[in-house]
Amino acid sequence: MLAPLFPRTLPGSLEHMTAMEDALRLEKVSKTYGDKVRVAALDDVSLALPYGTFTAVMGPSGSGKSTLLNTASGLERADSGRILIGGQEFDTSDETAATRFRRGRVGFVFQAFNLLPTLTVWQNVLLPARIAGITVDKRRARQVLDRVGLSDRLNHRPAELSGGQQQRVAIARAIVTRPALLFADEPTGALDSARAAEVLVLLGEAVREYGQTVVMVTHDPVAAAYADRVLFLADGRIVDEMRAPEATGVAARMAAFRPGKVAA
Ligand SMILES: Nc1ncnc2c1ncn2[C@@H]1O[C@H](COP(=O)(O)OP(=O)(O)OP(=O)(O)O)[C@@H](O)[C@H]1O
Repeated sequence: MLAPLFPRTLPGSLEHMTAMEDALRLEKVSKTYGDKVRVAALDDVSLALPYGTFTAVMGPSGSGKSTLLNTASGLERADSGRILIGGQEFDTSDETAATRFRRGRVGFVFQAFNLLPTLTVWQNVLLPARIAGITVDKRRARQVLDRVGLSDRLNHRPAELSGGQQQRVAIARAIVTRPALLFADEPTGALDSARAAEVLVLLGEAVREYGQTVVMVTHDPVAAAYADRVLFLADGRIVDEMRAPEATGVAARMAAFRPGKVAA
């Protein structure tokens, strides 16, 4: 049985306590790559993201942003520390159990689009819901596809679309099932600024109207300004954060990471 997005439980009950948990919690998570030359991609990272929040993750290239997303979502195993989604720790050593745990709860918009080449746009968007046994509101699916500018491409296959269009299919696919937690790695990287703005508004609506929790890696200060909070990573650690961010402030903070600059 799938856990509902917003569990309706009696105050004080165990289920209610669980419902009050953060959407995502990392406790002292570390991840190192390599044998001879060891790189601490994540170094003792702790964070808590409440339900219904939109968080951007920024930092210089190689600072650990993608590793943070991959580890938090259980796509990669942490070396140490705990990861809790909706208050539940999940076992990343058991791939089948981890996939079952994520299904319906966690959505992804990653740089590799992972669209199925033999399926149409419409079928690709509805597939995760089918697999998870969730009934999709077809009207909403059409609305989302309309918002990402793909309503005239429903019967196209991925090979017949541009990179940016494929990215938008991946975004629509991640949003229609309304997972409680949505991980997005550079979701606007392949889009022009007008399309990028539409996608960011869509992500913002997912948070504010549907209570979804979004964690988005981005290099773009303008994109980060759509979030409620920006976390800044450097050398695998969270070194700073900004609430109610504005693009100019975010750009200035990022500039402080450049060699020769002293971090503020
Ligand atoms: N599979 C891997 N094997 C070895 N090292 C890796 C692997 N993945 C990442 N790393 C290293 O871990 C560090 C963090 O990488 P990560 O991809 O998380 O950074 P990032 O902040 O997302 O970078 P970018 O902005 O360039 O995408 C880097 O030093 C990278 O070289």
